Amino acid sequence: MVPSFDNETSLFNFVVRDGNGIKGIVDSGISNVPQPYIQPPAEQINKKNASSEIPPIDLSKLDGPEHDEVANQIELLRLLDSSNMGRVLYEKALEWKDYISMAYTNDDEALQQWPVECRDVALQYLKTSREMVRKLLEALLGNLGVELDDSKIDAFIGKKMVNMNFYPTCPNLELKVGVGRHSDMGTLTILLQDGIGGLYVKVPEVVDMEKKGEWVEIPPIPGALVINVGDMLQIWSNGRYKSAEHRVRTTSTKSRVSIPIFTCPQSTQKIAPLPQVVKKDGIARYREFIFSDYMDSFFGNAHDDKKSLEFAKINSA
Ligand SMILES: O=C(O)CCC(=O)C(=O)O
Ligand SMILES: [Fe+2]
Repeated sequence: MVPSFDNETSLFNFVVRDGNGIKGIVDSGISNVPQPYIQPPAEQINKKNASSEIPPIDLSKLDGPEHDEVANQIELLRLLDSSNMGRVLYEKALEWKDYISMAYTNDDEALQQWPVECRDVALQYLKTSREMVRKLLEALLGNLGVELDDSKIDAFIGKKMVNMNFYPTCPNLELKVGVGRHSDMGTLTILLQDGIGGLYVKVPEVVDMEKKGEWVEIPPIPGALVINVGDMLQIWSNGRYKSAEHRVRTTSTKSRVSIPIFTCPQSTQKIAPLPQVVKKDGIARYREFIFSDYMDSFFGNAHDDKKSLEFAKINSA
C-alpha cells in the first residue's frame, strides 16, 4: 500500500525510522552492503586515477564586457556535459541514495503537494535559479546562432523538477556503490552539491583533450553550481553539445547531499535538431520525436555509454 505523507514526520518515519530507505538500512546496523546495491567491478570508480582540472565559470560575467569570452567557456562545456528524472529501473545496481523528486507545474500546486519540510526552500531555490538558467540557455543557443525569446523558452525548459538526494555513508565498501553512470535526459540540470565530493564526469572519447575517455572528479567549490547539459540539448544542437555521462561515488565516512534542478521540455513537445544548426551542418544527426517517447525509452534501458541517445540517432548521419 502506498503510504500517505500528510504530516511533518510521516515521510521521515517511512524512509528512515521504518527502514524503507537506505538511511534506514544503514541505521539498522548492517555490516555488509546488500548485493543489489554493489556496482559490478568494471563500473567501480578508481579514485586514485580520477582527477580534476575543470575550472569553474563565472556566469555573472555574461552581463559584462567579458560576455564573449565566458560564452566561449560555456561552449567548452559541450565537451563535458549532460537529466535523469527518476532513473530507478534497469540499472546494473540499485542506487545507494534516498531522494525525493518534486515536479513543478505552478506555485500553488507545489505548496500543496511538496513535502512540508522542504517545499519553501525548494521553491525559493527553483525561482532563484530561473534567471540564471535563462541566461545560460540564451548563451548556449546564441553560440548556435539561435535567438531565445519568451515565446520559445517553454519549448526548451517548460518542465522543471527539484530533487533532493541524500547519500548515506556506506558501511564497508568505499567506492563500490553510489549512482551508476548516466546522462541526464532533459535540457539543463543545475546541481548544488555539499562539500563532500564524489561526483565524476566522463571526458568523451571523441574530443581532443588530455583525459579523454577518463572519469574526472567535479570537486565541490563553495558558491559554485554544476551545470549539466542534458540529452535534449545534445539533440537540439545536432550533437555539438554533448550530454556528459556522470556518476556518484559514496564513502564509508561521510554522507552527502546534492540538490539538482532538472529542466526539460513538456512531455508532448516535438523535438528535433534546430533547423539553423542542421542548415550549417548540412545534415540532421537525430530524427524528430515526441519527448514522452524519449522518456519511455530512457527509463526502459540501462545507461551505458549514453545509449539513451540511440533512440533518436539517425545512423547514416
Ligand atoms: O548527486 C549528484 O551529484 C548527481 C546526482 C545525479 O546525477 C542525478 O540525480 O541525476
Ligand atoms: Fe544525473
